[in-house]
Amino acid sequence: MQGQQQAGHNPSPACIVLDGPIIVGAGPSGLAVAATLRQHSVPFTILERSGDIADLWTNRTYDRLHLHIPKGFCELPHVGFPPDFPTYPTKHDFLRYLHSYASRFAIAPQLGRSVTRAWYDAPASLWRVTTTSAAASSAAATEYASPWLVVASGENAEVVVPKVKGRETFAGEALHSSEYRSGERFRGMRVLVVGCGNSGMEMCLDLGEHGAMPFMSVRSGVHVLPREMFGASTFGIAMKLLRWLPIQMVDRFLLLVAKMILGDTEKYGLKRPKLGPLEIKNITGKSPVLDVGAWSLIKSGNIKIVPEVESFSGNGARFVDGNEMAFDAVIFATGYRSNVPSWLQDGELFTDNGKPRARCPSSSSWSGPNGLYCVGFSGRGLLVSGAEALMAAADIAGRWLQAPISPRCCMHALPPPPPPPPG
Ligand SMILES: Cc1cc2nc3c(=O)[nH]c(=O)nc-3n(C[C@H](O)[C@H](O)[C@H](O)COP(=O)(O)OP(=O)(O)OC[C@H]3O[C@@H](n4cnc5c(N)ncnc54)[C@H](O)[C@@H]3O)c2cc1C
Ligand SMILES: NC(=O)C1=CN([C@@H]2O[C@H](COP(=O)(O)OP(=O)(O)OC[C@H]3O[C@@H](n4cnc5c(N)ncnc54)[C@H](OP(=O)(O)O)[C@@H]3O)[C@@H](O)[C@H]2O)C=CC1
Ligand SMILES: O=C(O)C(=O)Cc1c[nH]c2ccccc12
Repeated sequence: MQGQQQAGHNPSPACIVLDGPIIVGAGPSGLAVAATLRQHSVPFTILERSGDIADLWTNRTYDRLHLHIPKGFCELPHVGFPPDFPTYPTKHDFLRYLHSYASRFAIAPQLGRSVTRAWYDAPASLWRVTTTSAAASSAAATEYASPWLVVASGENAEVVVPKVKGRETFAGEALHSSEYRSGERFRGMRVLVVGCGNSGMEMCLDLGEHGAMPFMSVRSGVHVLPREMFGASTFGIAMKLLRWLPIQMVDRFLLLVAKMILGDTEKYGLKRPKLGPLEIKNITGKSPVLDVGAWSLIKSGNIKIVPEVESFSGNGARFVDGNEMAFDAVIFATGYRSNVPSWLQDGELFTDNGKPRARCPSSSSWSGPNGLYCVGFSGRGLLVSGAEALMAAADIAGRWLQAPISPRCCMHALPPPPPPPPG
């Protein structure tokens, strides 16, 4: 494939020095970087741990998922959604779009390649990236090297499941929201959903609609907003108002209208955070819930709000208020984290819990330290990831044009890596 580097057939251990950047992850962010590099005629290699592109959307989301902000805010650079897509495309629509995007830009990632380590080899001025392969035939580690490394492995790479006392003693089924597909098989069951983010809320709705009895455990509360107000998307209205008004004022407006439409959510056990919905998203990354129907089931009592779980027992849970209840199943809708700290030996760009310290590479420039870039960690959705991809790819293209090197296979040509740091 023209411009797309292939790993070639190298006996292991091998180190393949690449002419263009290495991109970790073939989700929307990685694809957007690749498409833009393609437009700049810069070759690239994408390393993707799963067997296909967009693993989150393909394998780790529930059936009824739609984009919950309008399609115009979720398009990747260069190609819009087809005009016949609904305002809130389904996950299947979105996946169709991503596959056609990948083929349009001839993006063929190295699939089944999980990045386990990346470090900067200063004497060689190269990022050295170790991958393991899921395929039994190529179980050996392969090493890739490039002057540029783009981290696009996502904010949702690993699941977060809290260590609650007695969790392993619970006899019913326990799963994370990424493993939930539909409420179908929970019909007639008492299901505890831990967490009240967008996943927890929509799973409760789905369970309720499939004849299960959903209970939603709430720890610190959340902002619930109607997905639409005055016939337009709440998100779109907020983005327009932000052009003219300070964020606190937009938040006050959103909360006023939310109260008019939904009533007082606190009366039903959903405490609102002190910071407003947009401000808290900006500062902490905590997403407001854009309601797609759960709220009316909460009001009608078909979804019951319960407090934070204190411990689990064989047949149920004890809550922090001392009450105990029996459940048939527990779903942890407790969110995600990135996995970058487990493989990127950098220490500068990311905190230990996997969030970038500042906009990557820095607040003033897209020239990362030593050619390191990260895309898709803003906590502000697909549109911002796309904008980051444009900037990162343009920056890399400028550097690539100045210092092209030819791809070569360098078995043992580079010195062996230093041992990983203790711990
Ligand atoms: C249920 C759900 C719904 C969402 N809905 C929206 C929405 O409507 N609008 C919106 O803007 N955002 C939404 N988001 C946010 C989501 O982050 C983005 O939609 C989008 O998936 C981000 O793309 P990404 O490429 O940055 O990350 P991801 O989609 O997570 O892609 C990262 C890729 O990197 C791969 N990877 C991870 N670690 C490694 C490794 N070590 N080695 C190799 N490959 C690796 C993964 O397998 C994955 O394919 C949603 C998130 C969730 C969980
Ligand atoms: N249709 C769409 O577009 C959808 C979009 N999304 C997006 O995906 C991302 C992830 O969403 P989601 O999966 O809901 O995760 P979130 O991180 O948004 O929510 C996690 C929830 O779990 C709770 N929680 C976490 N740890 C614990 C704990 N130890 N004990 C009790 N409760 C805990 C949190 O409570 P606390 O606040 O107290 O920490 C919070 O209520 C978000 O950006 C979201 O907007 C998700 C679903 C659908
Ligand atoms: O689903 C998410 O959390 C998103 O990333 C989309 C998004 C970005 N900024 C927001 C502000 C309010 C609600 C959703 C989002």
